[in-house]
Amino acid sequence: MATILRKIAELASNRTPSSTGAGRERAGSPQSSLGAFENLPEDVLVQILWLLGPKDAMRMSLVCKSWRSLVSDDHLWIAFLKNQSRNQPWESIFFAETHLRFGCPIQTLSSEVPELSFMSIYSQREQVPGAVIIDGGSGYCKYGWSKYDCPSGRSATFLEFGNIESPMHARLRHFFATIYSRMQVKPSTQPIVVSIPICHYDDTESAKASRRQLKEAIYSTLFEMHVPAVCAINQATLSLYAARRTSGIAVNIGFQATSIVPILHGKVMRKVGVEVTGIGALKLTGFLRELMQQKNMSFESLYTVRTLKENLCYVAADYQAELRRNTEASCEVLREGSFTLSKERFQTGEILFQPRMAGVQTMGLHQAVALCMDHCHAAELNADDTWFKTVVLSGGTACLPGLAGPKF
Ligand SMILES: Nc1ncnc2c1ncn2[C@@H]1O[C@H](COP(=O)(O)OP(=O)(O)OP(=O)(O)O)[C@@H](O)[C@H]1O
Repeated sequence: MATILRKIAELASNRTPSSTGAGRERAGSPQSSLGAFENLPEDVLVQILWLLGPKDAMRMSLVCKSWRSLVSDDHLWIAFLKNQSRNQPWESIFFAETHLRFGCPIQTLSSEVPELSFMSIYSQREQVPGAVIIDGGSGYCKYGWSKYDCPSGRSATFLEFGNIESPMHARLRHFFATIYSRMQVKPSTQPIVVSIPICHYDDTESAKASRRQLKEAIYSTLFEMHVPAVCAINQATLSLYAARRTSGIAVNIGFQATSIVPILHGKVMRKVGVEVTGIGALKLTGFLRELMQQKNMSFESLYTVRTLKENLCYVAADYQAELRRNTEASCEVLREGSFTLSKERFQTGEILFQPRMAGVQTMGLHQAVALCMDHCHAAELNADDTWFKTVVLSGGTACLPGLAGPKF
């Protein structure tokens, strides 16, 4: 500390008052009580705080109003935040904050430039090293901790909780309570991120209203359970954030269907158009089952087929060339023994691009993404016409080797 101060004092004494702003009345501190530091220029004082680091800066803010006002400088905390999350672009931190809501009294942060105190954002992030994440998928739900790469468990989706007549609120409560109990965590101790499946593609008022209703129901249920902070966000936007982007095209290969969602600055561009193809994970499993049945292979259940899909299947870069190669490979399934697949290994994933192979009349994934890009280009939403050239794949099926790039 002494060395830092000596260096700073040397720096300050070499500056001319006009160039430094020294003696300028500091915002919010008409009667400054910075003592001996009063003679130092403001930018030098902020530099000292920066060198001291966030913990000491926070302590300094407790000294008096003048120090508090100086320490609250947003630029200082933006710099600390950037330093805290070195691998994360600043705009993704910023957008993540605009989706957060805090418990009682309920506050919504504006989606415009929010009036955030970056000092409080920093301390909230410090206090909470991780969050509970619930991916409310349409097939089944996955839950876990943000600090781990994989989910820690699965459950049915909230629609399957309660009976068909149960009100949404009751189902949600039962659903969240079950997950908290399985994770052995008290709701009041952890913030939560909930992903909502993109199930309404249109931009009609009624679709917007039902999306809003679901979000409100999630917030009120969780706040009633005393969860301190909630971020409920659609799957597509969340997958883009997870890839540390705020603009791009999110391709979510879901359970029943695949959605291609253009997102600009964290907002789904429904007006540009969300493309949907009728091929999802379930179709791939069903198609592999058919291929296996055609080969007279016997298996116990769809679970066996899914296991083979997850362990042996891939996407070929050149389908025709792959047909000429020897692609035989085997996999052991617990209690059922060994299974060998050959062409089926890449024919299964090929239905994403040639849905007709599975008897489905829909666009191929590549055509749907190209169409979405054409719409983004035509919409001229941004001076920078490269935003939609980032394509992020999500959903379990996106793990198929070769889908994101060459397999070998
Ligand atoms: N490594 C893998 N290779 C291929 N498929 C996989 C792999 N891992 C998981 N899957 C498949 O992903 C599917 C589940 O996908 P996901 O968990 O994304 O669905 P979901 O979240 O319920 O769907 P939705 O996005 O519609 O809500 C299953 O059919 C599973 O077999």
